[in-house]
Amino acid sequence: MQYVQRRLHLSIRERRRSVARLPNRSSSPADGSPPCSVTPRGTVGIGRATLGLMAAHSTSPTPTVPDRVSVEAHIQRLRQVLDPALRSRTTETLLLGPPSDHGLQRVTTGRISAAEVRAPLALPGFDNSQMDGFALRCADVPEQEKPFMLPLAGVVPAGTAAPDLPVGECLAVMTGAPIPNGADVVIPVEKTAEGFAVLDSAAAGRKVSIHFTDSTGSDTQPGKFIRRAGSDVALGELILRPRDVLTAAKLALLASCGIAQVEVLQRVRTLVLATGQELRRPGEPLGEGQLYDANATLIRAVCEGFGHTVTTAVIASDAPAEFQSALDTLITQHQPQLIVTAGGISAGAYEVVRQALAERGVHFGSVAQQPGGPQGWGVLESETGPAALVALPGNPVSCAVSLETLVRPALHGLDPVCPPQRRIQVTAGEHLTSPLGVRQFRRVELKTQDDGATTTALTIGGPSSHLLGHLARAHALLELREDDTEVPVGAQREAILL
Ligand SMILES: Nc1nc2c(c(=O)[nH]1)N[C@H]1C(S)=C(S)[C@@H](COP(=O)(O)OP(=O)(O)OC[C@H]3O[C@@H](n4cnc5c(N)ncnc54)[C@H](O)[C@@H]3O)O[C@H]1N2
Ligand code: MOO
Repeated sequence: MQYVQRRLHLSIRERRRSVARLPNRSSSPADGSPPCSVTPRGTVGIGRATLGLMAAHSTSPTPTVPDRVSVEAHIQRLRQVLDPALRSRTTETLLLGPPSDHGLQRVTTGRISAAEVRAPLALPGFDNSQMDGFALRCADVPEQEKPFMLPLAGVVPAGTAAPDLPVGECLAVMTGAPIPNGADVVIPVEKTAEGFAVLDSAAAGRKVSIHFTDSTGSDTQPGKFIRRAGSDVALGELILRPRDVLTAAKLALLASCGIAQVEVLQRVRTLVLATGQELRRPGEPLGEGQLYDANATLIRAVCEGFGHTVTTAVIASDAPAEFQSALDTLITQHQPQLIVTAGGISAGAYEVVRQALAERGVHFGSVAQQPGGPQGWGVLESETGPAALVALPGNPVSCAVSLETLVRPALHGLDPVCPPQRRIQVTAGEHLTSPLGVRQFRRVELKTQDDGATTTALTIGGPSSHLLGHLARAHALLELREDDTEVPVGAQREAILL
């Protein structure tokens, strides 16, 4: 995790002093010292970054909550910004076989195919036995003799070339061994009196016959227990399409066809930025008024579950210029297709993400859901291509809920690797209230009744979006609809499994 915190080292006493000096915002440095680059909350700032921050304050209207859009409408907005960014991914070649000298990485499940693949050989590649047994010609079985007997001409192990079957005789064949030329049926070893015990005698040069115990004639049907060449996959058949998710079975199929390399889409590269000058990284000392960053860890974990390669950074500054410069450096370094920020987007005086990105074409608005009302979305163009920007609210529960209710559905529609939301029907275990016009997601634990048919949802804590401890204990998010002002005990609702 990277950490950007250049403002830092302002003591609490200095902060208190500077709060008292607030009215002097536009004053110039009196001591001729170089301009300080970042303005912390509640301090007098001087210099370029400070002026930028003040300009943002003076030109932007007093923050108001604009009209809220529905959850579904916001998912569509996210798709519009995600689509060009995800499409800009290039492809890479990965290995199916043993590691090569070319330094190629081995392919893993969950990657997305980038090209069409046709079978370069048929599967099975040759007619072979489905059973350990004896191959023979149906026409050699005496019409009236049931059971019957045939002399043994030899043994065919797997991995050898198909021998010719002498007329009137049989050959022992192992599962997967090629069907001898002329044979048209395999009879399993269990259907013989001698079994494979006679193979040693045959190997020693003694003449051996096999007694087939079939008394009905059902064992000697042409083709029985023969796996025909091409019966699974025909030569030239389409075995992989672009955008197919590589499952274990698909990888095994490619390997079966002798394909050593596969062309896949790059993983989505995601840059996660936790913002707010109050943040410290876990493991660091905590000053007064500071708290440990939860969102970088949260978003990383969720986005890795989406199949992304994730880089995280904490930008512990509320100065837009500081944020811009850290963001641009990180974009150049990591070339992300997706940037997820957390915090700094609502109605405060120091909303660093909103102030820094509104002028770069990122939109900010409100979604009719709670937690997770404030949202930002846009595309940042750079030399490295388009990056979708998704700005999430800073409260950790708002952040987590937004990822489940907005980001996951938007990504799932565009990226087959991203797993969909998992929804189940539940019964409200208590009377609940919810604000009109807002879709509320409540943290719940689920109890399945002994009959297994009913799952009851019981809330853990209230709806406030700082209650991360409650979220960590929850099994699901209970969805209360926009018109759900009162939800009686026993009402049926949907819940999103966490
Ligand atoms: N006057 C209004 N105030 C607020 C409104 C509003 O509409 N009018 N919306 C509220 C809602 S709803 C939310 S959600 C938050 C979202 O605010 P921001 O996205 O600007 O987030 P911050 O102010 O930066 O932080 C909110 C809260 O979360 C803590 N935080 C932030 N980042 C982290 C992190 N990485 N790890 C742990 N905790 C974090 C931060 O310290 C704040 O306590 O705004 C409401 N206010
Ligand atoms: O919408 Mo905020 O995300 O409730 O707490």
